[in-house]
Amino acid sequence: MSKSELTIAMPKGRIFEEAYALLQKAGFQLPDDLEDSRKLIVEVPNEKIRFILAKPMDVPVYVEHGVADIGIAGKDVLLEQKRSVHELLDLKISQCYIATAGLPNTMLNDIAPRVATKYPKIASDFYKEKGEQVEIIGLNGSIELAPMIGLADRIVDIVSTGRTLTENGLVEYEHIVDVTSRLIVNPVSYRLKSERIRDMVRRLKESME
Ligand SMILES: Nc1ncnc2c1ncn2[C@@H]1O[C@H](COP(=O)(O)OP(=O)(O)OP(=O)(O)O)[C@@H](O)[C@H]1O
Ligand SMILES: O=P(O)(O)OC[C@H]1O[C@H](OP(=O)(O)OP(=O)(O)O)[C@H](O)[C@@H]1O
Repeated sequence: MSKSELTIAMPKGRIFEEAYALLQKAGFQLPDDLEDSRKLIVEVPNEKIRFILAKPMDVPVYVEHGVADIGIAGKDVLLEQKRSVHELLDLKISQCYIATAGLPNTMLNDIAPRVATKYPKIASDFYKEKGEQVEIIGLNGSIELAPMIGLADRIVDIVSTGRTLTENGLVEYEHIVDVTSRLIVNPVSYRLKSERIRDMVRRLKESME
């Protein structure tokens, strides 16, 4: 029987290069020049693979709806969205963590504590767990600006090298959760294309050892 085509939702941006290299290392014959392209759908006929290139936050959406069989997404995105997808493998790439941070030697404001973040669910879960009532202010990027300019007492954001915090005079307060990229799958695809998907997981695991 000929193998079925697999549609893979890949995150554009910083994860892409590492994830793509991991697939190549696992033995998939993929073109080297993909990065220079502006194409959003890339067919690789010899491997029967079709890549769709999506915003990182949107990858689980494509997989949940089954228009992509599998996808690669940061754990941060998966925690924030709670989509109906299965996590198959920790790819251990794009390592970072989510933390709270703010100006040094400061506390949450007593009367109207505010927290800026692009992870409103993760942030509100964290403060709820601590029993602190805070107002969450949603931002889309440059989160570190918020405490510097008086918009919020704390941020909940990704830290990797810590450079963005340091260069903006901020300090980390609480470590919330470690983040790496994960291989996710649509549950129906996993049933219908189990052989192909299991084979991919096995090859990825072997190449990571
Ligand atoms: N500084 C970092 N170092 C390592 N991994 C990171 C870092 N920031 C984010 N990540 C991981 O990479 C994923 C994608 O981040 P990226 O910055 O490419 O996309 P984004 O935050 O959605 O930005 P944009 O809106 O510009 O596309 C995140 O979901 C997270 O898992
Ligand atoms: O600890 P570091 O190595 O400095 O990395 C952390 C920074 O990286 C991410 O920002 P990104 O570059 O994605 O920019 P944006 O969120 O402001 O768009 C994250 O939101 C932090 O700002």
